[in-house]
Amino acid sequence: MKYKQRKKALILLADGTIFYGKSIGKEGTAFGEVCFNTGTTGYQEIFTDPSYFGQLMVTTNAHIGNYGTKEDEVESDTIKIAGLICKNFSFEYSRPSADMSLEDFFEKHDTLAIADVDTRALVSYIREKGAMNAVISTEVERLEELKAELAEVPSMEGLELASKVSTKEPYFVGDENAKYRIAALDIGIKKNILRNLAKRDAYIKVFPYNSKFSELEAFNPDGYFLSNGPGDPEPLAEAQEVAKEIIKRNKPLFGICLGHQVIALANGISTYKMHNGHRGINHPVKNLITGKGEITSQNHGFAINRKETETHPDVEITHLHLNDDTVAGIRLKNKNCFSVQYHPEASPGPNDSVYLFDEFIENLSKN
Ligand SMILES: NC(=O)CC[C@H](N)C(=O)O
Repeated sequence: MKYKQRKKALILLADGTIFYGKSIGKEGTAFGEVCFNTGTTGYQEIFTDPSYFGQLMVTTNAHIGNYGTKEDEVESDTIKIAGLICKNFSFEYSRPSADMSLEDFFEKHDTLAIADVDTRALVSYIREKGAMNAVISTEVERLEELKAELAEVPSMEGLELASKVSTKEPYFVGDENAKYRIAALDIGIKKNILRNLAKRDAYIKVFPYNSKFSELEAFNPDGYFLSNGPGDPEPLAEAQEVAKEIIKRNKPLFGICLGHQVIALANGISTYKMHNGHRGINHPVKNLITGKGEITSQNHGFAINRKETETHPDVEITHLHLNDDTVAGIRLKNKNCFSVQYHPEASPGPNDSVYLFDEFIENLSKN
């Protein structure tokens, strides 16, 4: 531990409720929507997942940091969560292959983290009241100002965040001479999705969030991919337009999470903000085509409207979330397009659903 004096810190929720803890190092203030992840492992992948941009993450696992961090276990190049709220923060780590402590990792990425919080009480509270904005701060004496500043933070509903995390310039992943070419729209893409595509003999060109279909098409791809990402899918008009153009031409298309929501919106199915999202690594999903169950990695706060999906003439539900019967996957009838609300690439999480990458690769041959 570098900081002998860990500062008192608070978590102020939008409804005025306050929880207390202590900073782990960096002092200051961070705003965001408070959400919780129930994963017992995989904190580094979670903290660097661009889908979490703008969110204050409460980890329900009692210990965070005990296996340190490792350079190649990131899902993007920086920490993307707005701040961390946890119970026991481990300043020591015991994994021989780790190259940094979590304390140093937060310092390197200049992100606020507070520990010694009664996370069980906090999560019970959010579960009951629903997701809401919050501020975490070591400036505990500025309570009234923090309240006023928090009131100005925009709600996650209606918020476009993909532009904040997307690449500015296109880039390539994989072997140029690979069998398949894939055009991927980066609305917050995780590295492990790219790894999963590249290792299936694909060469991928990754495009900024606001690219036009014609730009993606110019790469002459065998298929298209719409990534995961942060924020509300509804304002992502450009991405929805790209999806419509791909679907119109019946080109192979695969969407994950935010990409799945964009595909639904492109088909006229609405999305809604959930009371609390699904964030963890043990969410049960049923594949309605095979009848098999999958334990999945999930991270979303919005979902697509189930009734509109069921009654849509061109869309079929392929996967259901077994905890609450929300739509977990769809495919378009008579089109080469499917998508899932969860994370088949895992990182972190079980690999039950990686078969979806194989199915997409098979679809590329049907181009
Ligand atoms: N993982 C994701 O792509 C998340 C999608 C979207 N931001 C949501 O919260 O529902």
